[in-house]
Amino acid sequence: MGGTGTQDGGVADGGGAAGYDDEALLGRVRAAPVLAGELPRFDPATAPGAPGPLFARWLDRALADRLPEPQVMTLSTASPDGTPSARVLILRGIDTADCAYVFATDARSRKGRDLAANPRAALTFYWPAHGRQIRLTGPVTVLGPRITRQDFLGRSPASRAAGFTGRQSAPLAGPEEYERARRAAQEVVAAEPGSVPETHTVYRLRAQDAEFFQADPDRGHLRLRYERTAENGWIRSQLWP
Ligand SMILES: Cc1cc2nc3c(=O)[nH]c(=O)nc-3n(C[C@H](O)[C@H](O)[C@H](O)COP(=O)(O)O)c2cc1C
Repeated sequence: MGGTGTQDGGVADGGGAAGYDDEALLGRVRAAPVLAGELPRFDPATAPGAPGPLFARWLDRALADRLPEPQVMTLSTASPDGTPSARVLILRGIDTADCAYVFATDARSRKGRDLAANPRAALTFYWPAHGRQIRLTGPVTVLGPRITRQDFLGRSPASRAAGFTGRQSAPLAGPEEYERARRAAQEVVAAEPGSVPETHTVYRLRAQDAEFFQADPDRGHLRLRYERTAENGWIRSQLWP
């Protein structure tokens, strides 16, 4: 049986015996606390008429309470045949007035290819210490070259070098191939600090639908949904948890 302990002693994860005691693991999963501790209050009756300001208020609170990595969100996309895929990304821009959210990636990546073929996506934020989940879905557009440059050149040299390293989501032959590409990328960034990879792409998701979930330790969870109307207003409704 591999992995009965909880400490890896500094050894990298990923190796080890093929067998794992699933029952023991599940026992520990079930014993792990969820929605523990004091959660903030949320009253849907006093929520704003549009979701952008509510998103800003919740994010503001997450930052004020120093929650870990509140800017990390899950982006879900779907390929033309409907195959879904999801991954976490960093929130790179906010448009509260229009309820739109910005992220950046390599257009050649799996998500980039999904979005080129099917420019609709979902963003999910989860802030466990607040028991809050926000789901946003809507069409995705590509922002222009000025914003793309600004987004890329505002990054650290290491992050810019990563943007020039290899081809995101393509198969990697091994560590030597990676090291070669990394050195070449570092040289590009040092020699041409103003250069931006051609495939660096900034996307904007404009929410059509936004849902705010406030967990309650006694399981009286609250769900407030906003749907954008054709006139650019919002219809609010509560959903059964
Ligand atoms: C905390 C965190 C933040 C990340 N932020 C980004 C990001 O902003 N842009 C990005 O392209 N990948 C980011 N990644 C990597 C993605 O999760 C993903 O592995 C990568 O974009 C390839 O996804 P794809 O093959 O589905 O296109 C991040 C990963 C982590 C763990």
